[in-house]
Amino acid sequence: MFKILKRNQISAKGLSEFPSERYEIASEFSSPDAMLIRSYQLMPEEIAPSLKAIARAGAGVNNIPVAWCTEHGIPVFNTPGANANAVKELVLAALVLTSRGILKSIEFVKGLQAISDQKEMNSLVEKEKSRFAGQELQGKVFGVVGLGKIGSLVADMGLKLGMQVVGYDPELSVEAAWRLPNQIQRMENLPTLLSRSDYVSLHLPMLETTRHLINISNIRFFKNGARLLNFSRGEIVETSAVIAALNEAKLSQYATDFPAPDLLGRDDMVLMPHIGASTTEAEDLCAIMAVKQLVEFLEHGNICNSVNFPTLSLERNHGYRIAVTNKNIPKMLGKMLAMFADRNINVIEMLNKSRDDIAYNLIDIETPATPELLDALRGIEGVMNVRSL
Ligand SMILES: NC(=O)c1ccc[n+]([C@@H]2O[C@H](COP(=O)([O-])OP(=O)(O)OC[C@H]3O[C@@H](n4cnc5c(N)ncnc54)[C@H](O)[C@@H]3O)[C@@H](O)[C@H]2O)c1
Ligand SMILES: O=C(O)[C@H](O)COP(=O)(O)O
Repeated sequence: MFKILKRNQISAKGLSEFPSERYEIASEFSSPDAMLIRSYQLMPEEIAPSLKAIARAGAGVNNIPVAWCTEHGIPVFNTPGANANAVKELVLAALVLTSRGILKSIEFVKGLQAISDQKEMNSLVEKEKSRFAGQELQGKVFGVVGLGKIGSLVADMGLKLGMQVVGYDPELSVEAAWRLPNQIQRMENLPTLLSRSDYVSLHLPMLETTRHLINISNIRFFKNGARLLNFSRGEIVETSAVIAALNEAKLSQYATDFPAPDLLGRDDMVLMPHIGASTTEAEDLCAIMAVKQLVEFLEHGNICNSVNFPTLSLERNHGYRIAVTNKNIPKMLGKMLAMFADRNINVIEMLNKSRDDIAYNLIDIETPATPELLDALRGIEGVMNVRSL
């Protein structure tokens, strides 16, 4: 039985994708085979030596010690795009909430409970409504920073709302570029995007290079009265810079899914408790994708949507499979193949792929792998782990 250690609330629909005859799922295991998590802050010291993989049912992996996992030969998976629509729809809400006095107007109406006369209520409503007036999205410039799975949907939504969309993504993949509508104008740098936009929405991962991407030095590039939306990660925006910009009316509103103590209690903030991916559809989709990827890896060694391992898939036709992870250094393949040759073992098919410091191999052989062969492979310097599947 494979033991899956679960953290966070994971959709039951997703968990049901684990074949129940071969998988046990629990929130405590002494020797788990894999972990399935969402935003749980995972520390290296919690990772058991038995762990073979970690799947994040979601996009952001900044809660996982990915570099540590790579050093220890553990692939980390995520589920690109599975919650993108959910975030896009919440960004739509934030665009509207930062444009119109909706939240304050709802509070105002809630405060009218003492009035029982309809005429009196009508007259008060008509007298006060001008306090909650706002602006429309149509015709405004919408700057989208990060044009991946979420940013591309958000940018497309902006176009459909009649906005003029500008985008900035210095790391844009070719595949992501193909998905973008051609009406999106690409900006050469962040200051240009900030200076052109009435609304700016951030859709990029939290990395050391993106921490405080919006900071005290570049916040001056925003248009006066612009709105900033952050549904990526709190650390991407320097809180003190946003507060200063709001105080000086440089920014008129800040909407974020990542509240911080300093942000509370202001009318120019729309704060939400990290609910971007909290829809039934996104939770199901993320969990289903994460579980399928784990099953493929645990049972067949195939890798899809890993953030630190190469993508690799070998059809399972016949023979016996061995999966080997090794350091990406010279002569490894030769040393491994010599182990098979020395034992007269026929290799039917094999795939080898590397990514940065890691190389990963799937080797299908004609006869069952003996414990002696597996130990010999493990004994090669630079081999990180060996599994017989
Ligand atoms: N609020 C939520 O609940 C919620 C839900 C899902 C994702 N997220 C956050 O959104 C992020 C993006 O998710 P995604 O699915 O679109 O990921 P993605 O990987 O598909 O897209 C991220 C994009 O950011 C770009 N990028 C990287 N560095 C950049 C930089 N310095 N400037 C501009 N662009 C840069 C990348 O090239 C990529 O195109 C996640 O990493 C996560 O932190 C939040
Ligand atoms: O990166 C993500 O996918 C989101 O931040 C969602 O996080 P959650 O799974 O904890 O809701």
